[in-house]
Amino acid sequence: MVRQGSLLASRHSPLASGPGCEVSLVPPVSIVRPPGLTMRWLPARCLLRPPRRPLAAPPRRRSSGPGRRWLLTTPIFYVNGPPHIGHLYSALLADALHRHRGLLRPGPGRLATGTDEHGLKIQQAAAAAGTSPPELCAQVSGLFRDLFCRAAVSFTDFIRTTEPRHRRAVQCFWAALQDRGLLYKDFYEGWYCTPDECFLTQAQITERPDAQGRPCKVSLESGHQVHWTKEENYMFKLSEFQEPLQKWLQGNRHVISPEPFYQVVRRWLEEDLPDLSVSRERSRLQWGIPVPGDSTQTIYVWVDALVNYLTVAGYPDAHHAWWPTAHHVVGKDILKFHAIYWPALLMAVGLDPPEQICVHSHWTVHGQKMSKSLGNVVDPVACFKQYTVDGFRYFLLRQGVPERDCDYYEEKVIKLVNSELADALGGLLNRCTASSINPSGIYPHFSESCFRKGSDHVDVEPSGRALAEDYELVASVDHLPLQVTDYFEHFQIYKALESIVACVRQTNGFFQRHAPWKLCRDNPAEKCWLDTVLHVTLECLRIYGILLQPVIPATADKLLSRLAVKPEERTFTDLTFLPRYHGKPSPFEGRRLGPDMGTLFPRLETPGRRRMETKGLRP
Ligand SMILES: Nc1ncnc2c1ncn2[C@@H]1O[C@H](COP(=O)(O)OP(=O)(O)OP(=O)(O)O)[C@@H](O)[C@H]1O
Repeated sequence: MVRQGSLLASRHSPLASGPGCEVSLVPPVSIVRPPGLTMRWLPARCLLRPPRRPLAAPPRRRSSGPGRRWLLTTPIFYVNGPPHIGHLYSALLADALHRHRGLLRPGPGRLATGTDEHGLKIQQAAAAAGTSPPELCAQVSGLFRDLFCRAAVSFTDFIRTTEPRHRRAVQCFWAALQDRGLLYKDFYEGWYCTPDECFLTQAQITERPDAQGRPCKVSLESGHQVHWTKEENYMFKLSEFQEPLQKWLQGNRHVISPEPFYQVVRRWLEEDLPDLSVSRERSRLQWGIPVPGDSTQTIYVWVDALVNYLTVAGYPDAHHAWWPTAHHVVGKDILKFHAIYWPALLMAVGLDPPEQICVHSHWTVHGQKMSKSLGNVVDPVACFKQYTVDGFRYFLLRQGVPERDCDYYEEKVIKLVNSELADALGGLLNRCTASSINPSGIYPHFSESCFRKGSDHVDVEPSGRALAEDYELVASVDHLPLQVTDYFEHFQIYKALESIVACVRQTNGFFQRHAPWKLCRDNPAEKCWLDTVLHVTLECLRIYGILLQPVIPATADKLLSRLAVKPEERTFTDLTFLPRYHGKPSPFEGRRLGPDMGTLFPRLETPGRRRMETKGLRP
């Protein structure tokens, strides 16, 4: 009997660039079930079994609110090569969301990351390197961990799929699927790409000459050779979950963001949803978790990898406090795994799907996805050395737009970071705290008579010195925290940064307009206005410092310390802007500013300029 089934797609997914049109499900390939084959239901030697629940679309849950738990996750990263800036980008997005939530509400919240360590590629890479898979995994996993520590990613959990706790969770998960009758054994036949560990359809392969000039079939996407393969696998009854998945998405628009990716998944679910191959023959894949009770099969690496989120939550014993508070940050290349297979697998074992899936696009090099396999990668550690940790964090989060791919090049980093961090933000702090302009070194007083309260400048008494644009500034900064939070909640961190920068520029305009360096301190009226201009500027900077903590934690700390804002005064409950303007006392007025008068953010130099200077040439 020949059936149609689906396969877990490659790690090299068909998503090339931009959401929407280029995203497609891997079409089905044929499965041959030999006559007389009986399905074997093998007793799983596994452990705890979660309670049975009927297949149904789970209730919709709110993704935010005061005092709610969250379990933010990055993808776990495959250890077939050292990390590049694409991996760092995923981790930074999750880190910024996690930090932002921590400032917004007490939590409790967690941020989990880690490494995906099983599979044929690792088995082969270890053999080629003359080492063992465990040694190779430990080494590369360490590189990811070190990178995230260096990048100030505030992870609370780091999971490795080779850990015993994970093996137990995966085997228990498998047993739960089997108990519910959702797995069956079947024969698969198709083009198999060993390096990519997946079957490919006819449409995904092409013919190219090999090294000897003989024609051979290769994967269109990765270029790796494929072989016609027939093997017996376990299949997951994914097709039974088409309707529950559709219901889950209906009326739950924010579960996948940004919106274009939600639409992509909805379109996928309108197509045929065939069953899924979820194991590989052990004779081909030994470096993986064995199927419980069947020594001939290894659990497919993607099922193994996805269950990591449950392992972190404490599955199978103690996950109830943390599941389903999961918010997954993933690259669009693995959207299908997270938005279709993973929710279906969860529903299958009676668990709710994740609360939210935040999807981002790719960093590209000359239009091509940066990837370990292609080798066109940029080393994040070298970037930290060149642009500083905060400079590079800022660049990736400010420049990366989840809906669109972004081409990476060095000049862009230098230009953006210099203009926004060194000049606009750092320059403003420097100007308003300079001893020439604020010799006493204190947070100056605000004068209501100079800056009269009024929602409209037309109402302002002639004695006030504030201008229409100054009231616009106050309105913008007043509104900024809400705007920033809204952007974060909608996974548009780049827009949050854009609006902060717009306010920083507005503040520079305010400072420039009133030229406090021209005001005379010896004249009481002038001094009153001078102090007010400085007070307003410092208040603006205080708000920017608090809001920037999730993105540039070290620089924000430096800025807030210079403004004498204590660590316990840096949460989002401290975001009341310019309380004196609103007739309330300010805890900062009259406080001595912090002692560190150094540059907030040093200007970066272009490599060309550095080289010329080294040779004694004038740029
Ligand atoms: N170029 C990229 N831009 C943005 N994110 C990326 C990029 N490459 C990888 N990621 C992130 O890392 C996750 C895992 O990627 P993976 O380990 O497959 O990286 P890769 O370099 O594409 O590896 P390979 O070449 O082996 O497929 C992605 O889902 C995504 O979250």
